[in-house]
Amino acid sequence: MTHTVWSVNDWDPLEEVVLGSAAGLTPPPVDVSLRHFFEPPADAGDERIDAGTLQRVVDETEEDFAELTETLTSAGVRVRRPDTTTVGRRYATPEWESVAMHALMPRDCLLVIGDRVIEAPMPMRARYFETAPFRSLLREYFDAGASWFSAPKPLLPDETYVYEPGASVVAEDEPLFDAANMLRCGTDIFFNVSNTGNRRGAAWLRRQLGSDFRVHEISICSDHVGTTLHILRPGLLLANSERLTPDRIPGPLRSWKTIWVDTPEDDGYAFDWPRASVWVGMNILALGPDTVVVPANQTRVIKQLENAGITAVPTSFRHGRTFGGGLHCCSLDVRRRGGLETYL
Ligand SMILES: NC(=[NH2+])NCCC[C@H](N)C(=O)O
Repeated sequence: MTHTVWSVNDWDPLEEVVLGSAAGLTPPPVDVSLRHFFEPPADAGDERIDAGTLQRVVDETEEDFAELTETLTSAGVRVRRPDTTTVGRRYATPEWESVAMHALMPRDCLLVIGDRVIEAPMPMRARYFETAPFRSLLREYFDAGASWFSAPKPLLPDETYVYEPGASVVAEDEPLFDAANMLRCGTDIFFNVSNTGNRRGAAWLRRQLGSDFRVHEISICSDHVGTTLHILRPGLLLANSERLTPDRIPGPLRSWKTIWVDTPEDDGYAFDWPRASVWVGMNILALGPDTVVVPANQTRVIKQLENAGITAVPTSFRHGRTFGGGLHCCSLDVRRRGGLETYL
C-alpha cells in the first residue's frame, strides 16, 4: 500500500489524518516569544503545574484522542500518530534556550498543499523543533512520493516580537508563519498576517508555490485562522461572530453563505492561565463537504451546523483551552480525495 500526501482544502472527503499527542506535554519557560503569542497575565512567571494536574490533562487528552481515532477509523479514515520521544527536551540555539512543549498540533507545524508537506518557520521558540515527532511520518510520505521541504530556519532574536498599536505582530526580518495561519481553498490560499505570520512568510510561500496558486494576505485575527473562520465547502463559511462582521470576511469569500457561530461553551482550563479562548469550540475537522467532527459539549455549534444541513459528529475534547488548540489544530489532513480546483 502506498501512502501519498494530497490535500488542497479543508472539505474534500478525508482519507488520512495525523493526530497530535499529549504525551510529554511540558509548559515551557515564559519567555518573550511565549508572552507574545499566549499573552499570559503580565505578572506570570514560569509555571509550576503540579504533576497530578499535568498528568490528568495528558491522560484525558489521550482518552479524547482515542475516541476521536475510533470515530475517524470507523468513518474509513486512516489515523497516524507522532513519536513523542523528543517532547520535553531542552535545546539551545546561538541566541536562546527553550524546551519542546508538545506534539499536539501537526496543523501548526506542517502545511500540506497538494503533494507538498512544508515544515513551517514557527515564531515561538518552544515550537522550534515541533516537527521532530512527525519525522518518521514525513520520511514515509517522502518515500511514497510527497514533496517534503522546510522553510528557512528562523533565528528568532528578541527583536522578532514587536507590538503595533492594536495588534501584536512579528517583525519582518525573516519569513515566519505557523501553518495554521493558512485558510486553504484550492488554488487560493489565505495567509493571516498576525503575531504568528509575517508578510515575508507569505512572500516565501507564494514564491515556493509558484503560479498555480494565489497567496492572499488577510488579517482577520491575532494568530491562527481556525478559531475565527472555516470554509465548510465552496459557498459555505463558519465564522466567529465576535471577531468578524460581514465586511471583515476576506473579500473573495464575502458573497458566500455564512454560519455565524454563537459564543461557544467554556470548558475552562486546568493550568494557571488559558492558552486559548472559548473559540477553540468552533475548531472543527471536516470528514467531507457535509460532515464535520465537533467537540461533543458544543451543543449550540452542533445545532447551528445541523440547521445548515451539515452532519455534526460529536467527540469528547476537554482540554483545548488548557493547551491552546482545538480539533482542527490537533489534526492534519494529509490526504483528501478530490483535485486542485479554483473556486474564486
Ligand atoms: N492552531 C491553533 N493552535 N489554534 C489555536 C488558536 C487559539 C486562538 N488564539 C484563540 O484563543 O482563539
